[in-house]
Amino acid sequence: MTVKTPGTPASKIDGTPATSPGGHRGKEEKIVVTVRLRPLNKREQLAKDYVAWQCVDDHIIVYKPAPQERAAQPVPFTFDKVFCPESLTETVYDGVKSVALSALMGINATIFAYGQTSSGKTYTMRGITEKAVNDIYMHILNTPEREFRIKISGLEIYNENVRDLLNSESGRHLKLLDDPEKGTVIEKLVEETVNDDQHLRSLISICEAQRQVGETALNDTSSRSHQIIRLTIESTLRETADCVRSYVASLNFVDLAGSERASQTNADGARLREGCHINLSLMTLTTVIRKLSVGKRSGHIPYRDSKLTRILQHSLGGNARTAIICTLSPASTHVEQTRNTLLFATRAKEVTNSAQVNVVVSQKQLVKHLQKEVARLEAELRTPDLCNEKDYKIRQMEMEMEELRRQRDLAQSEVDDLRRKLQDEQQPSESSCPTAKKCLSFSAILSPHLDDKEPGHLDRTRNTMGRQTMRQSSTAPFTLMREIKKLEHLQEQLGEEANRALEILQKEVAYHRLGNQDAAETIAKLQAEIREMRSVKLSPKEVEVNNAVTVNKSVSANLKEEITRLHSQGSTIADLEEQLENVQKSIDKLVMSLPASVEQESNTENSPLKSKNQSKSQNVPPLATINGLNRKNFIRSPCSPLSAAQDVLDNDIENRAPQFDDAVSSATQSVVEKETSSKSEECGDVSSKENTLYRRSSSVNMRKMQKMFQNAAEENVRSIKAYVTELKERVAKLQYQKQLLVCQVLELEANDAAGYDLENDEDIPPIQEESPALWQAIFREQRQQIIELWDVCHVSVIHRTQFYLLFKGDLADQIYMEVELRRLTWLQQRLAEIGNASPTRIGNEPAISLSSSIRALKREREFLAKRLKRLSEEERDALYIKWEVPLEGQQRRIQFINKLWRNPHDEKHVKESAEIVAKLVGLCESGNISKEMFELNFVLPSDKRPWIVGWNQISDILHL
Ligand SMILES: Nc1ncnc2c1ncn2[C@@H]1O[C@H](COP(=O)(O)OP(=O)(O)OP(=O)(O)O)[C@@H](O)[C@H]1O
Repeated sequence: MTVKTPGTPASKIDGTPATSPGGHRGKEEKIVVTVRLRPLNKREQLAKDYVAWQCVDDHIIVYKPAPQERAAQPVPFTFDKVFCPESLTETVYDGVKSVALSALMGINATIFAYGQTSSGKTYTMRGITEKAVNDIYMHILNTPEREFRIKISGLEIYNENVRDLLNSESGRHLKLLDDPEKGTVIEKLVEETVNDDQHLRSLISICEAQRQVGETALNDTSSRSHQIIRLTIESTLRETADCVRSYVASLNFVDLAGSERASQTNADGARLREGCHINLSLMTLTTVIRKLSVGKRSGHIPYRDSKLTRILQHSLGGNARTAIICTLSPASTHVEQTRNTLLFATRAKEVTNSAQVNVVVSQKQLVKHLQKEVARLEAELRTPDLCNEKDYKIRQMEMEMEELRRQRDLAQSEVDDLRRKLQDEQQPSESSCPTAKKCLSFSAILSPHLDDKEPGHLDRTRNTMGRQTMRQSSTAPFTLMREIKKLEHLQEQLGEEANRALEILQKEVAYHRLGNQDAAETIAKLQAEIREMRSVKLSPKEVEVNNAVTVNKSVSANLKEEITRLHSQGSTIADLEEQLENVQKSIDKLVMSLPASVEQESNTENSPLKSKNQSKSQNVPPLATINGLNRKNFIRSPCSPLSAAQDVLDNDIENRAPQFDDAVSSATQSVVEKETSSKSEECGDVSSKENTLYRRSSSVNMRKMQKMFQNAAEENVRSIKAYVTELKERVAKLQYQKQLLVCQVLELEANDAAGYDLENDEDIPPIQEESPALWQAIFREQRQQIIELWDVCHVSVIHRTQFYLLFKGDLADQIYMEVELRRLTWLQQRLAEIGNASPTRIGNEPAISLSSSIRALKREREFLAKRLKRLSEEERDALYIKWEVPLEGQQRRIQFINKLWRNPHDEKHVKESAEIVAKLVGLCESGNISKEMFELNFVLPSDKRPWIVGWNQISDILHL
């Protein structure tokens, strides 16, 4: 299955076109951030620790200084929800429930727990997962109209390696792949289909049991890895024509490993190495959150710097709803860590996600659906009942035509008779005319269906007619002529009408015969096209995946090969386009033929007040109109002088006597119209007036059949149209990707020609001249990153001080900042790779490892502590007070020095630390600090050596 919106969970692709309704932009929403303060644990109680935080209300938490502390008014932290130590996990779940259940509606959702080690992340996430599972199954139970499919996968990131928690036997480390549509995909991650809630719970337990856990000084069962349990929830409406569309979304439960200080966890060996990896990836997470919190214009977001942020990319500022539960230890010994967690939470509040409903169109289901439709239509065509019914209909129409012909001939002969009689009358002996007069008078009034109805009325009418005839017999031949002319005219009209009706009926018959044939042909063609589409359906996917892989390769040889491959692909894409064009034509044909009748029908039906003449002027009236013509009227009383007008009357006047007088006629008509309209109003039936104009055919089945056929065809056309549009989009995308690749190759060739080797240099962005204002923003951003990296990599605090005081945002500092950032990024990665393993020397450069860096930093702090003697006692005491070092305590100097450069997120703290260190090592006085000492040692990255900047000079200054 494929979903257009990125970040959907499925790791398998079945080459399906997909859509996402309502455009491509999702709903913007801030991350939901809640904090949970746990109670003091046994260890903390035994150590007589005290609670240093207070939940002021449901939203605010504040530091509660110890009575003896002389601290300024503490700053309150505000969040979506704050849970006090007494809060139950159920209550905590209520704060994130809506986010979790979004996954049932096709919206990706992520809930993660962040916090210091032993602060209660695992405790909280277990409860949250359990409660979400309950709610999910409750929802499924209450939504019988939808069919749900749930899959689960579990992974952990341990020492920056991804492990499958549902298939841990293999001991494999899973690779992360980049999918152009779905973003980061975990290769070969097992996804189990869930049978029911019990099954789901047992699979979650397996994941938890497989997770890396170890004992530290702070937590007997400390989670040493980040765990992600992912549920993929897909749902489809059970009984609907639209069954090919489903919602699909992932719900991630993320239990992060806790940030920790080696000094507090007493970690060494494997634990220290784990802690290092944990801190590094959490550091990247913090950077990502910080950058996202600044807003969209904060530039590059380093998702790729850790596997955790890569996997969670869409939950951080992307297509997902996200909730973070920050867990806190209340103990005073962890105040700094807790404050850091609160700072993280504060930044996270500012991150905006843009979640949207993921709608999936399954290609398999679509083809199945189309096949079913085709089969249904074929069956309909084959059904003898329906065919018989059609034949019967056709026979009936032919009989009607026959009858009309007879009526027309009759009318014609009457006209001839009249002509003849008229000629006779015009002859001198008028006495021989009574027969003609009599005949004339009766020809006008004799209507077969009036014979046995309403005798009284009929007699009256005959008397009137008799009187009129008497009058006529005494009138001049001139009057008679006029009467005959009038009759002739009416007969002519009737003849025309009859001819038109014949024509219509003929067309209808032809239409029926042809219509079936046409539909059958189209269906056959569609079937063939579906078959063809199925045979080529994998092509686009293959092309896309290959392209994606190729894009990632930067080796020129591969790209050159790619050009050749692309040329061959050109024909595949062209073939696909041709296929689509063919399908489009078929659809157009169907649209032209079938829905046209519907349209005409609706036009007619929607215009009940259309005049009769208007409806007559249509060349081929719709089937319904043909059936609805007041056929009875002109069949039964072809000779009636009112026949032309009478077909606007409904059944109520069908059996009344024909009227001769114009005034009487129009009066009758208006009465009838009145009756009809009032009747319509009474019934509240909007279409009842149209019934008077175009009486519906008695053939209900015929209409039903037409309707069925049209509905089925329309439905087919709609599905296929959507499918074709999707395919077209994909083809366009392929073309675009192809162009991109070609550009890449051209660029590469140009570089080759210029003699550059960009192979190892692919992620070095060009250093550009920035505008001063922009540079200031970038500078601040980069400096913050550098400060955080110094902390993570345990860089010398003297180096930090020098660098911090030297580079204050001159345009000329640009290159130094860039180099320092690169050097530290390299160092961070290097430390993550080697961890605490024995360092290896590279050339003449000093060996680097995490433990050696920590040791070096420790020595440096001891050196600085000694240097404190250079200050007067008053100066020292003032510093101790300011930095909250007990005046009477032992080892005050080292305690004080250990507080410097500890909080990379606090700008004031960083500035003051730098000033103190500078003072202690005499950087300011001697003026022996220059930018040049940070000599830029550019080494080709391919040498794989660190970019050593300024380290030797520090040792020189300090004579270490
Ligand atoms: N809200 C709470 N109420 C009661 N006990 C709690 C609470 N939160 C945590 N605990 C207890 O504290 C201990 C540590 O919790 P937990 O293992 O969940 O911490 P953690 O943050 O996951 O730690 P780590 O990062 O080291 O894995 C556990 O024994 C747990 O039962």
